[in-house]
Amino acid sequence: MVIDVHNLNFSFGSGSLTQPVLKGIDLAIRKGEIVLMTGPSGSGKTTLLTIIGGLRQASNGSVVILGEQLVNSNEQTKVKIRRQTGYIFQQHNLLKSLTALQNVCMTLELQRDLTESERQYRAQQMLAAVGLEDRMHYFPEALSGGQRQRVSIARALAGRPKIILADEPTASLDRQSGHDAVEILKQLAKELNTTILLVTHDYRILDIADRVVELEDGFVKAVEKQE
Ligand SMILES: Nc1ncnc2c1ncn2[C@@H]1O[C@H](COP(=O)(O)OP(=O)(O)OP(=O)(O)O)[C@@H](O)[C@H]1O
Repeated sequence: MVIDVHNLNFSFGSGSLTQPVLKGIDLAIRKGEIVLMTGPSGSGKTTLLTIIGGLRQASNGSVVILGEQLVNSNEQTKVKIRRQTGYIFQQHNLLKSLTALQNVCMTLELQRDLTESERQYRAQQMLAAVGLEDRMHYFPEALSGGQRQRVSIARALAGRPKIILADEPTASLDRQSGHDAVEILKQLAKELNTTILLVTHDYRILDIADRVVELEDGFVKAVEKQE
């Protein structure tokens, strides 16, 4: 298992203000699997995603990611997981002052084993793979919403992460651009054998999933197998 969560409880606040958000979550995801997580607003989806991505500390239950226990882990362990994870958010979070190519190259700077020209080449390849060969030198402002989200997909995958965590990646896109963006994400992830956990309210993209998990009020309510 790439992601193995067992009996995870998580609360915000303390004392009389304690608000339990995750209540005994069990979730196991295999290598290369694409899992979509849905559920009502406030059900804890983003909280779970940030714990799995090593962005939030959990102190209860078990969260084993790529063989590392994140519950009560030290910063070093969380950094190790973050380095092997690509993140895609609802807003693309691209830097305005950098071109598409520079935005993708920037994330590769963490990979010290690559030379500058290898980084450039890798970033160009990823942008071509998401269909943006002719937009590499454009600044984010000159791109459409769908194109920007494709840049952020290229950026998330360029470092060849083992896991992609995506939080509502199609929320700001129209139906067609949203579907196109996740379809590209799916194809590239399958080629690279990357595991994807994607939070969405967008029922139009459920068809890209190997499996759909539904969270309700802090519980995993249903696990639906796709054909
Ligand atoms: N930093 C925080 N401090 C306190 N409470 C928080 C914090 N972040 C989230 N919460 C609360 O935790 C609950 C779960 O939030 P979370 O963002 O995980 O839900 P979600 O399922 O992702 O919702 P949405 O679909 O609206 O994004 C909500 O009730 C929210 O108010």
